[in-house]
Amino acid sequence: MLIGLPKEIKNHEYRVGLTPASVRELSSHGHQLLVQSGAGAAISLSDAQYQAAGAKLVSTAAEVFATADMIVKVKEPQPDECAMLRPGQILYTYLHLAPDPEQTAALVKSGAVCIAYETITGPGGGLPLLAPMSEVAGRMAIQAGATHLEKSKGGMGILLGGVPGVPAGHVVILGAGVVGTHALQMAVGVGARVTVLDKNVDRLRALDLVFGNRIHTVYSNAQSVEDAVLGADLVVGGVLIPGAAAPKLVTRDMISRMKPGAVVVDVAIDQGGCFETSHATTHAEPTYLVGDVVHYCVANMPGAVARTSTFALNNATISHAVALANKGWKQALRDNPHLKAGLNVCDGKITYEAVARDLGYDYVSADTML
Ligand SMILES: NC(=O)C1=CN([C@@H]2O[C@H](COP(=O)(O)OP(=O)(O)OC[C@H]3O[C@@H](n4cnc5c(N)ncnc54)[C@H](O)[C@@H]3O)[C@@H](O)[C@H]2O)C=CC1
Ligand SMILES: CC(=O)C(=O)O
Ligand SMILES: [Mg+2]
Repeated sequence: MLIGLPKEIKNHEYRVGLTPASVRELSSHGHQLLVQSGAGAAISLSDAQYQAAGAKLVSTAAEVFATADMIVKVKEPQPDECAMLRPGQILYTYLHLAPDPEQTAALVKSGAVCIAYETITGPGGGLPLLAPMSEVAGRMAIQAGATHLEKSKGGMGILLGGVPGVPAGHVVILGAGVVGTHALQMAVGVGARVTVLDKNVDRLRALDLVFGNRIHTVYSNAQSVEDAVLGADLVVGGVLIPGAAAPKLVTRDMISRMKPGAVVVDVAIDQGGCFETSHATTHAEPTYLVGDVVHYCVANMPGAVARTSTFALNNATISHAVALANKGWKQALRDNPHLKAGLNVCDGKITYEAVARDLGYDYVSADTML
């Protein structure tokens, strides 16, 4: 198979879909790799390393899209990239379609076979191709939140860990999944007071076992979310219903009653966000104010630590890339129900139920495409 690797073009996105080691792995299975020159340059993965791993270099994304049987990326295709997709071509990347009707329409129109990293499931449960980026973004959420609590960034001017004689800041984490757990580790690490909410009591039990009385676990409902948010200095949003638009747990009214200078970090923004007041921002302009509350809603947080993130992502994506290339997409999906769960759009149809429901399309099961 001819596999194409374009350079990412989203704002401040420096990750790359395949490392030279991943290119070498695919080459060793007899596949040809077409890499856009400079794809990994921003994180010191040179063209020479890609060539040594077996890739042929081309200078433009257009050349990659025009000939490759499978495109491997990181972020959802931008409008210029959607326009270059062809019927039957495999697109293997994050998509986050439920909050994104324009991208969805473009992928439907393309006729391509679009496999979303974020809905591929794992034999042990969970979402193993989302998990590494959720680990990164969860950890970064506390870093970003702490920075934006500084006065010069619009925050109330507190140090999350406090100092002897002055209380620590209060971090509230919505969702005790991968983002929530990694945010919690960092928040506990800097000495903040931490409250974590989830609807899944087993997730709260797991955190309670590890962190004991250093954290407060709370069952999530409208009342407990409101109580926690109104007392918070920093709120991290990390809830997810796989594939679906994020539930709006924090209303505009709650935001208007938060402490002035409080910060919200809506990690769930790639699925539309869990604060009613959220809209996606970029690393170039990461925050905006709603009243006196700083909103940080960057939809590609791991792009800021692109080298760490690229290696973590490739560890999770390469085995399915090899299966897709070796077997072709139909056989690879027939053989693996977890990979099949990644099929979101195929031959002009929406094949992921939550996406179809949230965006008002007819749902066609992935099985009918095989
Ligand atoms: N902005 C960015 O750069 C990034 C965003 N993300 C996003 O972060 C979000 C979270 O991802 P993960 O932690 O991997 O998901 P996860 O599935 O591990 O955890 C989500 C948690 O939310 C909980 N939840 C669902 N409804 C809830 C409710 N009403 N109240 C409280 N908890 C609720 C679930 O029970 C689950 O424990 C996703 O939207 C993901 O795409 C992930 C990585 C990077
Ligand atoms: C998951 C996601 O949105 C990201 O890594 O950018
Ligand atoms: Mg998007």
